Amino acid sequence: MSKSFISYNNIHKLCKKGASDIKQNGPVDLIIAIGGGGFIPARILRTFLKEEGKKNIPIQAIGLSLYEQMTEDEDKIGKEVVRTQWLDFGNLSQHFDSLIGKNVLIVDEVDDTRTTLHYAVSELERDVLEMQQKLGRTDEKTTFSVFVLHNKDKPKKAQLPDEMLQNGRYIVGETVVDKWIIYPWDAQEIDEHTEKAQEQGNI
Ligand SMILES: O=P(O)(O)OC[C@H]1O[C@H](OP(=O)(O)OP(=O)(O)O)[C@H](O)[C@@H]1O
Repeated sequence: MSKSFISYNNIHKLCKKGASDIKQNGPVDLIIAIGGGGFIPARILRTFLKEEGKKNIPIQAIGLSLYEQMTEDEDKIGKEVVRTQWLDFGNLSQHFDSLIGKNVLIVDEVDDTRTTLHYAVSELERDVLEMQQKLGRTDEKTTFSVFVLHNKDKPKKAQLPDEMLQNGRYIVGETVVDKWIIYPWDAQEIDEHTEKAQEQGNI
């Protein structure tokens, strides 16, 4: 599979473009970065989403990793999402006792088979519902949006809620063909990497 090299500049610009779309849905209360690939885009996005005179938007991290797993059909290898880290409101508890009633933005670098995003959204929605029922706050609306730098144009193995897709709450920096994307944080030689990205017009 051919490789597509992405530069830090390219990522910064995709975040800037994404942020203007994200803002159409109102102010974001909390960013949830899916690690590791979502960390750097989440931090850049925060720069563009910050509202004047307001505090920085908090970023929480969740750790999700895809592991290969044999399925019942032994010829096929499925992928299982493993949760390595989850939300911790800790010192934020004064403002964030939970996600209830918040406008939450989930960030990852790439939507490949959509397995990871599906897992993140459905688990977070389940957490919120459980908490709402526990606290008797079922009348408050929590909104989840998703931002990815790249969406690979390919058949997906899992879905996102229709409501999210139809209401402009799935936001993509760029939709790309199904190529192997090489992000700059994986580069051993960043100058060479950036040159290759420039040659491909990914600047
Ligand atoms: O759409 P999907 O098929 O689910 O693939 C996308 C996910 O795969 C990568 O994660 P990975 O588990 O490789 O970990 P990393 O983010 O730590 O590199 C990437 O960061 C996304 O989270």
